[in-house]
Amino acid sequence: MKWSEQTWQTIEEKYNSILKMPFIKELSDGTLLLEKFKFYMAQDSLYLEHFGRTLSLIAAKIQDLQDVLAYMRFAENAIVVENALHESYFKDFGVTDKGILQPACHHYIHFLRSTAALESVEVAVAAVLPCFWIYREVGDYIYKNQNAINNPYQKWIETYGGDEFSIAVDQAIAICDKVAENTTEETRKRMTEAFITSTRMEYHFWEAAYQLKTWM
Ligand SMILES: Cc1ncc(CN)c(N)n1
Repeated sequence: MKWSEQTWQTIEEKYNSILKMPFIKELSDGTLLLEKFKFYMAQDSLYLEHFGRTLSLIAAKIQDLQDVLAYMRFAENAIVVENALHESYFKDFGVTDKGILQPACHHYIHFLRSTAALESVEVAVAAVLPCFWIYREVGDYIYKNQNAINNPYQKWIETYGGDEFSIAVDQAIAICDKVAENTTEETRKRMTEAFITSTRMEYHFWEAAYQLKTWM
C-alpha cells in the first residue's frame, strides 16, 4: 500500500469529524453567518501568504527538478490564484484590513514554517499535504451536498471542489509517495506524524473561525 493510502487511513476519523463541523455544514447550505466567513477568509488570506512561503522553501530543498517546479507552481497558486478568491470576497464585503494572525492560524502557519525549515524535506512535503488533500475532499463533499441556489459561498465551493485544484492535489500526493518510497521507515513515520498534525490544525482552523476565536 502507498504511504498516502496508509496515512489517509490514520486520519479517516478526523476527516469525518471535519465533515460534521457546523462551519462545513453551514458553508455547504449557505447559512453560515457572514461574520464567521469573513473571519475565516481574512485569516485564510494571511495563512495563504505563509503557506506560499513554506511551499517556496520546499521548492528550494527538494531534490528532483520537476518537483522543484511543482512546488514553485503550488506556491504561486496559493499566493496568486487562491488568494484572488479571497480578494474578490473582500471586495464584495468591503474588507480592507485583514487584521492580525489569530491563535489557530498562527499555530498552523508556524508549524508549517518550522517544519519546512528544520525537518527533512520528506517531512515538510507531508506536513503541507493536508492543505491540499483535506481541502479537495472537503471541497468535493460540499460540492455534492451543497445548496447551490443563492449560496453566498458558491465561489469558495467551486474553487475547492473544482478540477484545477484536484490536479495539483494529485501531484502533491504523488510526490509524497515517491519521496516516501525512497526514504527510511523512521522518516516515513515522521511524515505520517506531520500529516496528522496538519490534519488536526485544519480542524482547529475551521473551529476557530466558527467560534471567532481571537487572542485575549
Ligand atoms: C487553512 C487552509 N488550509 C488549506 C487551504 C487550501 N490550500 C487553505 N486555503 N486554508
